[in-house]
Amino acid sequence: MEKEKQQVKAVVVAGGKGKRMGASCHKQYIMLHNKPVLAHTLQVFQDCTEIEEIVLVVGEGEVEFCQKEILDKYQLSKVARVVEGGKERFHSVYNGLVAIDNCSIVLIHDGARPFVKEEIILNSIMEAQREGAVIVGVPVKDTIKIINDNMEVANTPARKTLWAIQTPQTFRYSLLREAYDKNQWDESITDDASLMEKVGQRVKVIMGDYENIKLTTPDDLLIAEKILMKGEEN
Ligand SMILES: Nc1ccn([C@@H]2O[C@H](COP(=O)(O)OP(=O)(O)OP(=O)(O)O)[C@@H](O)[C@H]2O)c(=O)n1
Ligand SMILES: C[C@](O)(CO)[C@H](O)COP(=O)(O)O
Repeated sequence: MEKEKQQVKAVVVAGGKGKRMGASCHKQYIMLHNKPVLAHTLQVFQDCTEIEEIVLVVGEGEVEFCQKEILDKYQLSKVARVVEGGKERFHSVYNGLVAIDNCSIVLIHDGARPFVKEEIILNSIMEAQREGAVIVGVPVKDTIKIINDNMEVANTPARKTLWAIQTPQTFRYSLLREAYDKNQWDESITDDASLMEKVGQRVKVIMGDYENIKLTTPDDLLIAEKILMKGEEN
């Protein structure tokens, strides 16, 4: 018997202010090769056949602007709803989650990560169907130290246990919604997996991609240019 096709939706969060980038506009609207960062990000999800629908979360008062300047202009027809975010990332994710009517698997992705590859999205969906909660990451290359308030080394965790975590973070919708509904949000929750960990849910990590960077500070824009140029040469 043919396996029933699971409904897979994505929440792309782009409701941040990009303070560390310090640009004249929010970083998700910076132009990279004549196209806003957010349009690059959404295009990957638009092109992925497994993604049925996208909910886009934007900053306060940005819904109309995004509809016109991003969705209409770049024909991103899979974006079914655009909602406003909140003060912290987890508020924005929650607003996106409640805007989804029904689905089995949901991917949460940062609008500021435009270089996510389709292969990573597909692997995440496959693993989330099996495991329930799956995040992508890469092994850290540097030695990481825990530093105290006096800028002295407190300790050095074993590098082989340390991974830099990215998005997408992919979950059975019911599990993630349950975790968010428990309302255990505080400033330690910098990603969706932390919330799942807090409510005792096992989270699986799979290999991400070193190019799937989050545009955070101005030096990331130089790296972004290089990645785009490499893509054009291939
Ligand atoms: N209240 C917030 C904060 C962040 N984000 C989104 O979450 C992603 C990752 O957050 P981050 O890189 O920290 O973005 P900003 O909050 O915009 O950056 P900064 O902390 O430098 O202000 C980004 O796509 C950002 O737009 C969001 O939707 N709502
Ligand atoms: C979700 C995330 O992108 C995973 O690396 C990251 O935790 C977001 O953190 P930030 O504090 O919003 O930069």
